Amino acid sequence: MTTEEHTARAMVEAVGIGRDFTVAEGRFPRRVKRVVPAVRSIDLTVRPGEIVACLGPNGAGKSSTMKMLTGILSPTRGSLRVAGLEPSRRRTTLARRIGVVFGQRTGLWWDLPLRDSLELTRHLYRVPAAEHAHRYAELTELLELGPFLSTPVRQLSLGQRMRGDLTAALLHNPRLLVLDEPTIGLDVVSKATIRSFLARLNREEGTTILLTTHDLGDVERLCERVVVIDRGSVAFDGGLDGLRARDPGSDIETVVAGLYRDGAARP
Ligand SMILES: Nc1ncnc2c1ncn2[C@@H]1O[C@H](COP(=O)(O)OP(=O)(O)OP(=O)(O)O)[C@@H](O)[C@H]1O
Repeated sequence: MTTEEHTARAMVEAVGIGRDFTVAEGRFPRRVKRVVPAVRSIDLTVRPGEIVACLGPNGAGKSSTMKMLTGILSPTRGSLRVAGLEPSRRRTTLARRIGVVFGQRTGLWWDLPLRDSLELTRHLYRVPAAEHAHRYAELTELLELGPFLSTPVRQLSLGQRMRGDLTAALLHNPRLLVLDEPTIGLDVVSKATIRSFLARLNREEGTTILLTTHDLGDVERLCERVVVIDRGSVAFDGGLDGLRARDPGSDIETVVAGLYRDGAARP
């Protein structure tokens, strides 16, 4: 399938996806196994060019959902296609079509200078050298990584590392970027750099972005569409305006907190 053909379709098409985990409880010898639904049932369609933020309280199932979308976890139920592929069956091919960053972990090589880590990424994604040189120069400039290219990843600050991870995720020019908490732990300046970079990427290259966050600043500055996940199901899916309209007298934080509290407010 050509790039044009799969960008014409939805980037993400999830229908009723869910994931159960089997956990052992109690003390030996009375340990019993219990099936826990981390994600009950999620319907989500993301169209090319959208920026969608996924919010939800701790343990709601956001990361598990992102792991299903990127092929790290296979769904227990439901049907899922991402960039035209079934993620858990076509993980390697999917990796060449999407970029992924999990904010709590790095995809870079801890002991290598950032430059070498990015060079290794090029080999992993089989990006031709000339294409890589151009993209590498562009991304490292936009993300202000020049002074840190010789620094081992372990010595980078969280903000520098996050910018390095974003560069690694974008070197192969994916049409979809999946970010799990990309601004976690960052200071206001680093957050602003990353937000304006993502907005530009979406505006100028049309990259589709799906991100999870607890930071409503990410939502207000970047996204027109918000999906709230609560206890493994979608509690709200709509525009920022629709979210505000739920309680016009309150700020967005209060509206979102209300959704988490009663989990109720299903559309
Ligand atoms: N490997 C696992 N084994 C058992 N339970 C798990 C596993 N991974 C996640 N869970 C459980 O699934 C539920 C959803 O977790 P998940 O990490 O997807 O939530 P989240 O919305 O990303 O939370 P947070 O905002 O705190 O990162 C939680 O109750 C969690 O304990």
